[in-house]
Amino acid sequence: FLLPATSSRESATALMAGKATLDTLKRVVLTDDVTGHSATVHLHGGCVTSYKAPHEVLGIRKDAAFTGEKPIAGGLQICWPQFGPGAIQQHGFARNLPWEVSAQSDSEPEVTLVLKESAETRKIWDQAFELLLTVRLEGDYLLTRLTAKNTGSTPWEFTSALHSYYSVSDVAKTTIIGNDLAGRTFVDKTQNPHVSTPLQSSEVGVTKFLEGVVPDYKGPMALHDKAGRVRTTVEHVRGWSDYVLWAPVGNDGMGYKKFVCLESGAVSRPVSVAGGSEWVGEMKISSRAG
Ligand SMILES: O=P(O)(O)OC[C@H]1O[C@H](O)[C@H](O)[C@@H](O)[C@@H]1O
Repeated sequence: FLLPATSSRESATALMAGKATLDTLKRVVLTDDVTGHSATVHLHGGCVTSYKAPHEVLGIRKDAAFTGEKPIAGGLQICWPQFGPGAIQQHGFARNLPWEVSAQSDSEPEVTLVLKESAETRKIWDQAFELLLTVRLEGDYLLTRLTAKNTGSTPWEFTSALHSYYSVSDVAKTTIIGNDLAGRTFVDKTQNPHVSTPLQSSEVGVTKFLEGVVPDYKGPMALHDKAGRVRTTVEHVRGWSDYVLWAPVGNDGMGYKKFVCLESGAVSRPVSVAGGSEWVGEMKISSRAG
């Protein structure tokens, strides 16, 4: 779980200022002096690569690269406008392009990044759009808001996920919990063709390669890292309709023992956005000892 080090001067300045700071490695650090929480958002892919509450909540894959040549494999990765597999590149282009800072508060630990249509995106997906990501430290949680704006006049469709990697001490001793998850449909994507089955329990263990979707379920869902004694809760506030579960158990190259993906998704059916309108997906994460 390596993150390029921020210089101590920059992080000290950010901490003292208690606000967003854009550093030389093209990332924004948010800090909250009251809670001691902080978050890092890389402009490459608009990826939230760290949320310290104050323990690190997010996971970074062992094979992640911070070179800008490929998507950062970890944190809250933005899959848009296609979760996939599908017509364009796996998980879409948003996670692999440089975003810009659109708005930054002087007094609040909040930042908004934007990705705008360009000749490059038009080549892949010929649509008019603006994608905004707001990240905010708010009390005991981290809030993210993804806004997909149709800046043209004809409707388009997308699928999306916040491909969220959460750090765990030991995947084998981690469970995924949803209050009323038992009986809900789970689309098991490890089977070919995919198999839809009702979940037997509200607590799902991660004992083997896991890949699937719980469609039309708002949660909240929690990850219970029993070895680390941490419980991380993900709540869908608006927009996100599904949860995607992914844990590549056995893949040492990715460092599978140390993360579980519990992804906020709009993947089970395409979302349609009319010309001039927008879709908003909001989710929040909290993490505490437990
Ligand atoms: O390695 P990536 O392209 O980031 O994808 C990692 C994984 O993401 C998901 O959650 C998909 O369901 C998987 O099929 C995919 O293998």
